[in-house]
This record gives sequence, structure tokens and C-alpha cells, in this order.
Amino acid sequence: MSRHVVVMGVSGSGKSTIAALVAERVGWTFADADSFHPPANIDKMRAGIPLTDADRRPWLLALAEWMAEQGRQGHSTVLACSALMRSYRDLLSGRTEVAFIHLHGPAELIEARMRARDHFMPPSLLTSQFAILEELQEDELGVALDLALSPEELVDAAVDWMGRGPLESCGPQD
Ligand SMILES: Nc1ncnc2c1ncn2[C@@H]1O[C@H](COP(=O)(O)OP(=O)(O)OP(=O)(O)O)[C@@H](O)[C@H]1O
Ligand SMILES: O=C(O)[C@H](O)[C@@H](O)[C@H](O)[C@H](O)CO
Repeated sequence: MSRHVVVMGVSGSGKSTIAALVAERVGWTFADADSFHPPANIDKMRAGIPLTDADRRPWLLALAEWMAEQGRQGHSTVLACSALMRSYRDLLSGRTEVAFIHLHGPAELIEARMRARDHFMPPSLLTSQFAILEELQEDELGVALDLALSPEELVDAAVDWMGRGPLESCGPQD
């Protein structure tokens, strides 16, 4: 059976970095949700304008369909996607079961990392990301990890969590 993990968090929290490393470690298919945004969404963010629910909805539905389609082909996936609100996560898990790994940490550290990289997402949008962020709730399948850890430590912790409980026996596809 295929399994699906979303590495979530605000912009600059390390989703793309950690999700790609986790996917490589377990041999699952990786995607970055940024590459599913229509150009209008990217233009908006580049201009420093936060996306709205209406901007995000078709994007989230396309991501849910991508995971379901990968699953139908027998592939497990690791997706880097902000998934900031509970309602967004519910859309993502509407087609297939999804587990969430939240990269969690202070705005100051994230902002410093954002300033040090070259990316369309301006650090000025970080406040709007934190404003709508909803932590994982008790009835959601997920875990929060401290993004201050090194990438290696985060990948170890993520894979360790994935190997326990509902995602056990994660590993390369047969
Ligand atoms: N654990 C870490 N320790 C130190 N630096 C990190 C860590 N994780 C990511 N970084 C660095 O922080 C920056 C932000 O990481 P990354 O681009 O992966 O975040 P993101 O959440 O995918 O951002 P966005 O959603 O805006 O695309 C990058 O320059 C990356 O190299
Ligand atoms: O929901 C959102 O506002 C978006 O997903 C953003 O978080 C960006 O796509 C990403 O974080 C920037 O690269």
C-alpha cells in the first residue's frame, strides 16, 4: 500500500530541503508544492501579497489528486507543502490518507534563513504565514519537529517517526 507524507510549515521553515532528503532516504517520490502553483499565485507572492483561501484551494486539490494518482500507480510520496491551516490539510487528505510532519520553530530563525537565500517568496510575507498557521491537532496524523535541528537530525527524526505507528514499514517500494 502506498503512503503519503507532507512536510509542512511556514515559508522558509525548511520543507523543500527536508522533504527532498526524506524522500531520498526512504526511496519515495518527492514533489515540491511550489511547482504546482499557477503563475498568478507565484506573481502574487513575489509582489509581497499573501495568497487567499480562494487562491490556494485549486492548488491544494491538485496536490491531493497528485498524491492519489501516485498512490494508484503504487508510489508512496513525500510532498513539501505549507499546509498552514487545518482546512488546507483536510483538502490535502481528501483523496488518500496523509501524515504531516510540521517543521516548527521561531520566526526570527526562519526569517534569517529566508534572508540568506535567493527565492521568490519575500521574508516580508512571513508574518502573514504565521498569522494563519494552525498547529497540528490531536485528531490529525502528524508530528512537530524542531526546525533548529540540523537537516541530518531532522531527517533521522522524520524517518524514525514514519517507521513507527501508522506509517510503519516505510522504506523503498517493493
Ligand atoms: N535544518 C536546517 N538547518 C539550517 N538551514 C536550513 C535547514 N533547513 C533548511 N535550511 C535552509 O533554510 C532555507 C529555507 O529552507 P527551504 O527553502 O527548504 O524552506 P521552505 O520551507 O521550503 O521554504 P518555501 O516554502 O518558502 O519554499 C534554505 O536556504 C535552506 O538551505
Ligand atoms: O500557502 C502559501 O502561502 C504558499 O504555499 C507559500 O507558503 C509558498 O508556496 C511557499 O512557502 C513559498 O515558497
